[in-house]
Amino acid sequence: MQNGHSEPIYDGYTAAQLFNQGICNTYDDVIFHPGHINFAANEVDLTCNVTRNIKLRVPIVSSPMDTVTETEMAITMATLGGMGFIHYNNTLEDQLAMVQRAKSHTPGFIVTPAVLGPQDPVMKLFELKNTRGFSSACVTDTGALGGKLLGIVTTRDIDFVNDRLTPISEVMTTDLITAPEGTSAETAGALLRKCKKNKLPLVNAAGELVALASRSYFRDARSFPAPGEPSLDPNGKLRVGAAVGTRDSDRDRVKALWEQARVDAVILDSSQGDSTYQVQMIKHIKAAHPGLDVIAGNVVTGAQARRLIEAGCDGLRVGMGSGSICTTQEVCAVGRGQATAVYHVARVANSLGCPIIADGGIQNSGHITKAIALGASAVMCGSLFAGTTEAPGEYFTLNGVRVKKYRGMGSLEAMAKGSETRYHSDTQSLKIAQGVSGAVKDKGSVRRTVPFLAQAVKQGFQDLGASSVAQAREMLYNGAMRMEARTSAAQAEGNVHDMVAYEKKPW
Ligand SMILES: NC(=O)C1=CN([C@@H]2O[C@H](COP(=O)(O)OP(=O)(O)OC[C@H]3O[C@@H](n4cnc5c(N)ncnc54)[C@H](O)[C@@H]3O)[C@@H](O)[C@H]2O)C=CC1
Ligand SMILES: O=c1[nH]c(=O)c2[nH+]cn([C@@H]3O[C@H](COP(=O)(O)O)[C@@H](O)[C@H]3O)c2[nH]1
Ligand SMILES: [K+]
Repeated sequence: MQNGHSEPIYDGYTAAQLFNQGICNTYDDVIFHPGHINFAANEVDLTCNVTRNIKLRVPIVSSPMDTVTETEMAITMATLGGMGFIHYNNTLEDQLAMVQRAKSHTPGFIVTPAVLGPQDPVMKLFELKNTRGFSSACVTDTGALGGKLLGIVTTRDIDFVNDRLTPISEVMTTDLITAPEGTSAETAGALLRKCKKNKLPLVNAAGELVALASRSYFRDARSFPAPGEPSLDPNGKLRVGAAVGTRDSDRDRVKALWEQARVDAVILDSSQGDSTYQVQMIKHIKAAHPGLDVIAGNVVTGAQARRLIEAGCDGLRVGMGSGSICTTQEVCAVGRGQATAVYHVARVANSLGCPIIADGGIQNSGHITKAIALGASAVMCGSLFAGTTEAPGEYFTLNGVRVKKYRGMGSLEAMAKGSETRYHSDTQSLKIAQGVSGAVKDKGSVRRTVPFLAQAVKQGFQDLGASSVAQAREMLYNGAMRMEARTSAAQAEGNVHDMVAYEKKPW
């Protein structure tokens, strides 16, 4: 860079200079210098490869945790152009069913319709209303999706029923308007508008309930930002990922997920991925199921990354102890500041053509911009998406605040559930927790969060002077991207200060 007197301007540091000073930094420690803007924020292209073979329009994925990603989160993330990874703190059958449900979903329909059986008492509908906010349910002979559709029951049908043990079959409506399987979401929306009903069940030739369109879904859609193009596989199905372990039994899991659900990618879920277990698992999967992408990790150093890339992984997850629920650094004395970890792992991985996912510690849009500007191809979020409508679990009230449970997968609570359902006889008797269990605030729907986050990241890229991830990458490695570490006073200055009262609303 030259000034008017053609003297070089030494302003700020390159990433290589900043991250090689014997100190590890995280996102808040680092601040970027603005670049030159010659494009609009909307023109920024965030498209990135989350693995060698999977491109995402929105480089944000949800974490494989049992309080973050099950069917509904996976479907919604893919619908928004990102992707969800379904956890494996469950049996093979449960996880497979979740991936299959997500894979067979058509955007625009209700993800988990409320379904009751004819013999269920009306009390069950009250329960559904209290726990999930549903005021109606489909009634099928099996009490589940896929059963023969018998009727619909709404709270209006039971308002004046005094005996809460009355079977649903006595009060449900059987005069139904339905649409055939395969009806598009657009047509279903138009039908709902025309017939003025609240629900439109889709049934197959055998009269079985296959999907449910809802007036409220289309009504709510108007209050959410446009979702944009979904993430689809080559067959037009939503992209879905899943986590697995590295035990022998996990080979059966991978086989089932690939052969019976065509899962798009598996994550080898571990706090310390640089192990012979992962190397062997990567080699096994790439040999047995060559079409399936494997994301290994977690890692925080270039040497760890290189070993797993040489074993054949298609993506890497970076972060050790950075998560909001993590206690690994405290308990095990290992880990790394997340900005430093992302920069160093990305440098090695990008030179070998392997994308990385910055996992853990993402608290806001600025952290996403920083992670991607430092070489990550996508970010993985747990806490940011826990407590949303799409996260598993019910809302409850804690000290007057509406919350949902959020817990680390290495917490005692999650491990207790995992060893029951995952490894039927876990021999490791002394369990050391590497995470905590607690609750987070109700955050509304990810249908709002994700589009706003993506827009904020585009704005950040515009300020950096990078109109695409590829351009940011070039600037990172040729030294044009300048940055500095912030003192704690500079960080305080960068936050809101000297206000008596204020409300921080990001959008
Ligand atoms: N990113 C992070 O900072 C952290 C994440 N976590 C999360 O907690 C969960 C549990 O993590 P980990 O305990 O690291 O899971 P893990 O399954 O990798 O490890 C559990 C134990 O099993 C051992 N092991 C794995 N495969 C084996 C095999 N084939 N034969 C014999 N022993 C084997 C491991 O060495 C380790 O001692 C994961 O969901 C992980 O993502 C936990 C701590 C930190
Ligand atoms: O040390 C840990 N103990 C745990 O029990 C645990 N559970 C999850 N993870 C990791 O944290 C990530 C989510 O982090 P955030 O909530 O900050 O998004 C996740 O994506 C994981 O990488 C854990 N780390
Ligand atoms: K932490």
